[in-house]
Amino acid sequence: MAAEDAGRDAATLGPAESTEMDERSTATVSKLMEGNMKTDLEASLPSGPGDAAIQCRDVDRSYGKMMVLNKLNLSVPQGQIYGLLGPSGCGKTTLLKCIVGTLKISRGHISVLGKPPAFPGHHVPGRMVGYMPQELALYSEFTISDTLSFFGRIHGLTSKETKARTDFLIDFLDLPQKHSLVRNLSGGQKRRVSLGAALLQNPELLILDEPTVGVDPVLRAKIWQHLVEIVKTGKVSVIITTHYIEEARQANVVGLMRNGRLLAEGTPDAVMKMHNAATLEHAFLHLCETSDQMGSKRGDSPEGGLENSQSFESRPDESLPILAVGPGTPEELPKYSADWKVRARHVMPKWRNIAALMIKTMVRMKRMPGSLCFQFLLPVIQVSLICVCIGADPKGIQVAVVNNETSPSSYSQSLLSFLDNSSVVQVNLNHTEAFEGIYNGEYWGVIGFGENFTSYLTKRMMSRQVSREVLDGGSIHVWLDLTNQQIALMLQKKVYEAFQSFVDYKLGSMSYMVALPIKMEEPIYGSQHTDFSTFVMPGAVLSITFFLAVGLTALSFVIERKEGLMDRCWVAGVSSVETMLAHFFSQLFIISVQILLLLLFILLVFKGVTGISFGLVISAAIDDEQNANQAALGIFYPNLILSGIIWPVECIPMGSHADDGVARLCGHDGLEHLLPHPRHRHLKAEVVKASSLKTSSTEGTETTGGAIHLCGGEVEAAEGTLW
Ligand SMILES: Nc1ncnc2c1ncn2[C@@H]1O[C@H](COP(=O)(O)OP(=O)(O)OP(=O)(O)O)[C@@H](O)[C@H]1O
Repeated sequence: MAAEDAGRDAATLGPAESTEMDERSTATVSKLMEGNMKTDLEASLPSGPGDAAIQCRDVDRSYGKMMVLNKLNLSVPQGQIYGLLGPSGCGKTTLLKCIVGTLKISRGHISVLGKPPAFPGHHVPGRMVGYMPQELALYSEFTISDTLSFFGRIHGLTSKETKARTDFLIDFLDLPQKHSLVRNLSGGQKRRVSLGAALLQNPELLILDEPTVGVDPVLRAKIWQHLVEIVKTGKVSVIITTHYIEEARQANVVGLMRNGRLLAEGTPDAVMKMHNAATLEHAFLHLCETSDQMGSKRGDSPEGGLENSQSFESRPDESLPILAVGPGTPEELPKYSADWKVRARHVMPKWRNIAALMIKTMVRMKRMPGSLCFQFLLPVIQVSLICVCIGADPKGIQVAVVNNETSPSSYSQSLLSFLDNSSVVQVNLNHTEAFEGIYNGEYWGVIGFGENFTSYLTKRMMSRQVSREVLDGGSIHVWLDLTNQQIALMLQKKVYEAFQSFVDYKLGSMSYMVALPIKMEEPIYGSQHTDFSTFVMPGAVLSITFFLAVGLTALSFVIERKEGLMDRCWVAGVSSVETMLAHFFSQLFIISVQILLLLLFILLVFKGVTGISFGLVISAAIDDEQNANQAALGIFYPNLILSGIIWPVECIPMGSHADDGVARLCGHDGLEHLLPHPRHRHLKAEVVKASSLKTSSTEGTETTGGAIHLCGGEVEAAEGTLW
């Protein structure tokens, strides 16, 4: 196997190395060496690294523990076509990705057009390289002309240049009308568009990963003819992979790869001649057999896959190509350097690329009306659903009424008439039926009045001291089904409101005698009857826009990555920062329209709005597709909970003390239980003196001072009595 190394090295290395290699090769597979081979190869291959468009030296690349490229040496001569051949899975695509700089090598050295890929200031990736990946890597919503314009913008071509190239490529590649949508093209036509995108800017290096798959023989021949023509100038080099081994005879050099290593490299004729084969395919088979025999002699399994090729690692001499122009010695590696200005320019995002990516997003959106509706109308639909379905008072709640008073002028009848009939449906029943009904789930509550309710209540109101029987008989008894808290709370509220209206009606200015000493004043913000939808709306707007942004970002990245589009853009010179920025700006635009529509809709249709989302920036910042997906799932509940939709954020424990802006009670006369929880942020008052409250209900003169006035968000004491 290493015999040809000797030949190769003799041409490129110094005398000392050459002798060493000769000894190594003779010891291993001298029978592979044909006497005149060396001369043939030397004649057709470049003489040193300076002439090579691509130089790979001892390149290793692994995916996890699996070594895909193993001490690979390869040299693509300047101005020639290099056919990279090998069975499926041998690592060709991986090698090409390393060459264009989208994959990093684990070890070794690669030089492309004079510098390592992605070296600051180097246009690989960039306009010097045209890359056609194995996947189609085309935006299916684009037309042919959109596709070429997009890559033209990235490569900095003027629209005139792009148009001229588009016309040429459409004609040359026998493509349909330039306004045809990519998604409507046949498989072969799509591949040709993909090839056109790689040829667009007349790159100095063309990297084509199986460009002829699915292309008919006539066009295949035409493509090869074109490649042969463009390399004639000596300025363009091509590396091409193909499964049609025979078509690679048109290449100037072929490299035969197996198990992550190059088995041979040379002109097609030389390779065939060396193996006494009539075709390249036979030569390749022969080479594989020879390599397997050598492997089995060493005890390696030939079909052992890439993992087994690692066993060759301990024999560096045997991992070198059988035939080839070899790399120079490590000392010959040029030193690359770039000053800080070049480095800074290299990392700075280019507006040209960002604009190209943003135009791409807009064109795609325009071409996908379904997705456009999804993006802009879905938030409106979701918010409408929340407005319609969440927060309204329940209607038609069946409540059993057990009224043991029969007189129509009784207080109980009067009180029941104040009960809100739109929410509460009263069903008059006897005691047994009512309790059977509530146990069977037919009623949400039972309201009961004793037969002496009217007289006992009057007594209660008039006397200073009453018996327990009077107290009990003069009370409204309510049994609730508390399995649904919202309904139970609503029922409690309705009964209290009915009682308040009843005493106001019956007692007028004397109603203070039986009313609770708490007066709900006109709220500072909102209204007395603010519904839950108003409260939930800001949180809903926030979470809906947030989730859509996260979801769409994740989706677009996943799709672009899966279809190879992201790789293609990177090879064209787009950086990840530019991709993120373009996405950020596009999403910002989309979110702005979404919010505008949401606000207009809420204002015009539901007439209520309060806050706007903070989370938009965060959603745009999560840009890695996997993280975005996980974040979309992981953030869902925390966001729902933290947005306060389910329960007020004020209930979240903040720390040991509810200090700023929180009511502190001084604890006089057992008042604490009357006031809301001290953590309630809206309560800003300090009750410092409250003793007069005790006498307020019995001495009418202190009525106002004896009530705690709650104004929506603040506790205040009226007329100085409490202060
Ligand atoms: N992202 C990845 N993660 C893990 N393994 C990978 C990844 N990409 C490729 N591989 C593995 O690396 C090996 C080489 O893959 P590669 O795509 O380079 O082969 P190939 O020679 O181009 O094959 P084909 O001709 O079928 O395209 C394969 O075994 C493949 O499963």
